[in-house]
Amino acid sequence: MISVEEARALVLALATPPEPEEVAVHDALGRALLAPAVARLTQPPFDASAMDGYALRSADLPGPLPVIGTAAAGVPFEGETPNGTAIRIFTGAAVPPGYDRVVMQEHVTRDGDRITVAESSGNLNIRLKGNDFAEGAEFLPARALRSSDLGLIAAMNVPRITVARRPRVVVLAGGDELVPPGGHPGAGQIISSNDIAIAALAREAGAEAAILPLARDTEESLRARFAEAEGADLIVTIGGASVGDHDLIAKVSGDLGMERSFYKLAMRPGKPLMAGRMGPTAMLGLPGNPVSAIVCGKLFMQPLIRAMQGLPPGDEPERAVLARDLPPEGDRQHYQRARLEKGAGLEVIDPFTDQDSARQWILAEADALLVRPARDPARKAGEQVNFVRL
Ligand SMILES: Nc1nc2c(c(=O)[nH]1)N[C@H]1C(S)=C(S)[C@@H](COP(=O)(O)OP(=O)(O)OC[C@H]3O[C@@H](n4cnc5c(N)ncnc54)[C@H](O)[C@@H]3O)O[C@H]1N2
Ligand code: MOO
Repeated sequence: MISVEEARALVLALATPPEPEEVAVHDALGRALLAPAVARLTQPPFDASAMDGYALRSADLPGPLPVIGTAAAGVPFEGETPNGTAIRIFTGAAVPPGYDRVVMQEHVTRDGDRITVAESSGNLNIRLKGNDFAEGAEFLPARALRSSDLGLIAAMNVPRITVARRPRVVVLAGGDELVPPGGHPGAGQIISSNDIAIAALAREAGAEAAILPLARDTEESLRARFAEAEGADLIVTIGGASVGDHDLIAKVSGDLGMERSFYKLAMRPGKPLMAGRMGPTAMLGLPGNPVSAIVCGKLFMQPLIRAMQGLPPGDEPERAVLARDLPPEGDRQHYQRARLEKGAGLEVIDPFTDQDSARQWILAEADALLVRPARDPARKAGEQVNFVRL
């Protein structure tokens, strides 16, 4: 069986180059910029007051000084600014040439049209022209766009940007035991939940995700569903990946011409994961156990979806301190559901004692996946370990 690292490289190799599309900046949250946003103006476009108060010359402190006019945001003062004068000014207003300081109104006493400065700090309270960014500045972060990025791009006076088209992901879950949420499970049946979680993980990574109707445990049913997925960038199957008589995904995808990158890896949970390509469509076959499917979705599907948008794969491991002693690990890299707590320095990580890959409630209570390499020796409380944040 190949290692998690080898499998991850093979999965990332399935990514085709991102395709550009133009969108309005207000629709670009979470999208991947493909071409830099180029500032169409300098910000601030003029020296701007950072406070409500009075603009004046430092050399004229402390006054008294006559107040010869007013500047408000959007309404500049157009007159002359002789030595020994001040103007009333408000936050965001242009500071007229000549004045080099704004004194907060709280530090000024005013008597009619004259002010005297009672106290002036070292702060000039002027935002110099261009101190945020200059016209022509290029913004191209190597991550999905955050809300603050949208504000920045808008401030650059760039209304439309070029982002990666959202990868189209189709989620195909199946099994005779499954009925959709809200349904009425018969004898031996359960609710299908993995498709919901996997589609949500796909969307979280920037994809457009569709869930196909549940397939039955027959080759015909699976073939029909695969046909419905045509045109997708990525098809993600769930379940039927193992060795049981009803585990048909490997057989059916193989019959349909899937070029397999790998099938099975030294990972727990997630051993029966498969990956490959069916013509232009990448394929991931996730195991059916809910925690296995979700862990594989996070560790393999999300990085693949990000790579399809030209983004870094993400989920770099972090370090934490073990809360308890752990026995030696088996021959698969183990991703243990764990809780994180504040520590003196690094966070403290405490894995749950029950790591059954069907227990979704424990996954919901987990903050992290503690990463135990294959054949890791026994570990003592206080040792440092790797984890992936959930
Ligand atoms: N003889 C062996 N048996 C199993 C092995 C093995 O190596 N030898 N591996 C085990 C491991 S590890 C895993 S993981 C599972 C993976 O099995 P499949 O991918 O074939 O998944 P299924 O058998 O279809 O389902 C497993 C389990 O998950 C439930 N399930 C499936 N789909 C959904 C869904 N959409 N929503 C909620 N729950 C779902 C299903 O009912 C089963 O309980 O195989 C082990 N067996
Ligand atoms: O690997 Mo299975 O994925 O252990 O539950």
